Amino acid sequence: MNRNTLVLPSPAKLNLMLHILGRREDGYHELQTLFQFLDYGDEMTFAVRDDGVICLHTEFPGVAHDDNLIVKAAKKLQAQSACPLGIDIWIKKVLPMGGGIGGGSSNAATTLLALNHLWQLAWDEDRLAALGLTLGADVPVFVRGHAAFAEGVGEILTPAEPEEPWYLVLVPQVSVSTAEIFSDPLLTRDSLPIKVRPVPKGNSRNDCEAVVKERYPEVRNALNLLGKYTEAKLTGTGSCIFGAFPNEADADKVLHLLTETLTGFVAKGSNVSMLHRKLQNL
Ligand SMILES: C[C@@](CO)(OP(=O)(O)O)[C@H](O)COP(=O)(O)OP(=O)(O)OC[C@H]1O[C@@H](n2ccc(N)nc2=O)[C@H](O)[C@@H]1O
Ligand SMILES: Nc1ncnc2c1ncn2[C@@H]1O[C@H](COP(=O)(O)OP(=O)(O)O)[C@@H](O)[C@H]1O
Repeated sequence: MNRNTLVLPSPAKLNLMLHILGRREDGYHELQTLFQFLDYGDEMTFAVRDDGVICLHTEFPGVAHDDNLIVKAAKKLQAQSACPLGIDIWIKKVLPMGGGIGGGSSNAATTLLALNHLWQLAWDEDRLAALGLTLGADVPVFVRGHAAFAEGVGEILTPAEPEEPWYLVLVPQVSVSTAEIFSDPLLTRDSLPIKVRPVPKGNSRNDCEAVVKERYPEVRNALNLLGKYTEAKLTGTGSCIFGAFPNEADADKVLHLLTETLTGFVAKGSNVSMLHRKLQNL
């Protein structure tokens, strides 16, 4: 592989808890959430072009080329850095879309970090995270690459060190729109702010869960099934459900028991994203 090409992972995240404190005037919600990464995700390949063209070669069903967060991230970085170079991008997409495991945001962050490296921009993490926030509320945590307690709309990050168990993640075959859940009148928006750090045990609920369960029977079913083996929770606004296990074998065992009716995967929780572990070794 030459200096102008890079292959990088684009990991998933989980929201280990998610509390909604209120709604701002612009419609966005004030949150408190704990992000952790999974050692599981997409694989992205980048190759520099001299002609300034930005081209994503992999087609996404239902997402036009220029609407893809990968392309949006590349174009914004190119414009703001006045870089004359372009990029060819390919992706092996593994992460479900609209699953609450942050695939789109992660792809955008991997793109920003890859291009910063290949185009030799030398932007610092703060600047990349600020650009990332203009693409989506979850992009900054993927840019920074460390598990974090997030506040505001998700952009005020404090590094965190939750336990790193193995997770079984169930993927109900529905895509949940984040905007739809946040605009539901039945969503509770009155959780009291947690002021103690680290977040005390017993605060692991996800305030979106009741509304998502009501709207999506597939999600309710997955929560009930996994809940027979371990505490089962929704990540983000869903649709994915996860539960923690002490080791990989125990998580695999339950996955096999459930695969007749559901799809899912097993992955290790990680406080340093696999993207950053790879970047450190370049
Ligand atoms: C709530 C989380 C938790 O991780 O859900 P998931 O998307 O991962 O499920 C995220 O912060 C989502 O982040 P992201 O998916 O990047 O959201 P954005 O594109 O910025 O926003 C999508 C829409 O959700 C609503 N939204 C999003 C974030 C927020 N704090 N308050 C909101 O009300 C807004 O209506 C916005 O138009
Ligand atoms: N590179 C991308 N990967 C996934 N989804 C993308 C991407 N670019 C744009 N999108 C759009 O963003 C939506 C949310 O995607 P995603 O980030 O995977 O979900 P979530 O925020 O629920 O984890 C998708 O349904 C899709 O329309």
